[in-house]
Amino acid sequence: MAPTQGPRAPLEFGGPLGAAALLLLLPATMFHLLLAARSGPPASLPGLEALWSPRALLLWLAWLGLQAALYYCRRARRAAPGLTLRCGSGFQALVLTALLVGLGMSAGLPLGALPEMLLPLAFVATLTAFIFSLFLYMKAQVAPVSALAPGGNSGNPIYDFFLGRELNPRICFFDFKYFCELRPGLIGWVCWLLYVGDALWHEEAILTTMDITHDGFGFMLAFGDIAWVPFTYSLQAQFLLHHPQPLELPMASVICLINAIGYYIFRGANSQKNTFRKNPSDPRVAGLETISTATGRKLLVSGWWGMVRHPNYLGDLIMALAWSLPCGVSHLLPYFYLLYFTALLVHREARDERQCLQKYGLAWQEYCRRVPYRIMPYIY
Ligand SMILES: NC(=O)C1=CN([C@@H]2O[C@H](COP(=O)(O)OP(=O)(O)OC[C@H]3O[C@@H](n4cnc5c(N)ncnc54)[C@H](OP(=O)(O)O)[C@@H]3O)[C@@H](O)[C@H]2O)C=CC1
Ligand SMILES: CC(C)CCC[C@@H](C)[C@H]1CC=C2C3=C(CC[C@@]21C)[C@@]1(C)CC[C@H](O)C[C@@H]1CC3
Repeated sequence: MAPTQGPRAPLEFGGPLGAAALLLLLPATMFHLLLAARSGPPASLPGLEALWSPRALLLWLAWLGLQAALYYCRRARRAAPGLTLRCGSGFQALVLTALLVGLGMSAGLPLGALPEMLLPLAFVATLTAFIFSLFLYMKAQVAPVSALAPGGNSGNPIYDFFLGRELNPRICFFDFKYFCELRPGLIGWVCWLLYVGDALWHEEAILTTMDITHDGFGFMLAFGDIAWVPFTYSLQAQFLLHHPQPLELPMASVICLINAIGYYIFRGANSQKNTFRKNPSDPRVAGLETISTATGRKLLVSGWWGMVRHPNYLGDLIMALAWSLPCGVSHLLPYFYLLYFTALLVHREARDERQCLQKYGLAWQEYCRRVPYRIMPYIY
């Protein structure tokens, strides 16, 4: 039995009170947005008959089963130093899923009914997230202390349930966090194909994110991955389904250009850092200026990472704007993603800065002095 307290870190997300509020607020916000996208702000709470559907449950379980099977099969892959993941690649899973869905449709699978099932699907996804997080919480009771995350082991059950106690919970070689972060939710959010395809093509980059290396796996990520991402990140597409908007070619071209600029910055910055972290002598990054740190790792201070301290966030936000613009400017709802994402990235950037200051100390301070802006040059 693991002790209730593992490695300690300062409380985040407003501590136990904040975690309790988010446990209720996140699902409530998701259902509010789903209802508002189809017929405006809901006047009352939906009844159980609108939320519960055995067909939606079956469809959801089939989806999870398919993604788990695609993840489970195939070869052992050396994914990062010291970490071996046995799974089919995420991009292969995306392509196979598309083929299977296409085959299903030509065999008469009524996929046109899917938009009508969004509410009950979101409901079973939320139930799954709660039950799964409970399982993860219990599993952490018997995990060794070395397997616990620094963040989610305060001893307060609500806070720890929300943040997650175990860092990378696995059964045999099935890694729950890695699976959830990239497969059922992300592939379910395929309306932004370029972004989802890009994440799955570069899936190994996920292994160095704070979600995998620092945060435990609890309700926040379980709900975020399997419910929040597919059902709220697709809000613009849901909005357009119920409120079609005219889009002339010149405006469509401007939007495509904004998206292309965002993607260029996002991919350029992420690839530059990933290449540098894998092999600093790679000719594509060898000429960039760096700062040495006491850990032996270096920090880039020129190229994308010399422009602002989070150029990848800037590109991501520009793309988020491009995804909302096709919905016009008559409603605020399609801009929810842009607003939420700005708040998420500002908060995430602050968390990352704290962790980097801890890791790199004086070298990080020097980096902040040389590159004073965080996300947006001359503004923030
Ligand atoms: N759509 C969504 O909901 C979300 C999307 N994202 C996207 O995912 C991607 C990954 O984001 P995220 O994991 O937050 O963070 P980053 O990819 O920005 O990684 C931050 C880490 O990079 C390293 N680093 C920072 N500065 C430098 C530098 N100058 N030189 C070299 N290494 C540096 C540090 O780690 P170390 O030194 O240990 O390598 C730091 O901890 C981003 O593109 C982001 O926009 C993220 C969250 C949500
Ligand atoms: C519900 C809460 C408010 C917060 C939940 C956060 C999660 C939805 C996100 C945390 C980090 C994420 C990342 C991605 C998707 C969203 C979550 C899971 C990506 C996989 C998106 C594609 C990028 O290329 C990589 C991202 C890594 C982090």
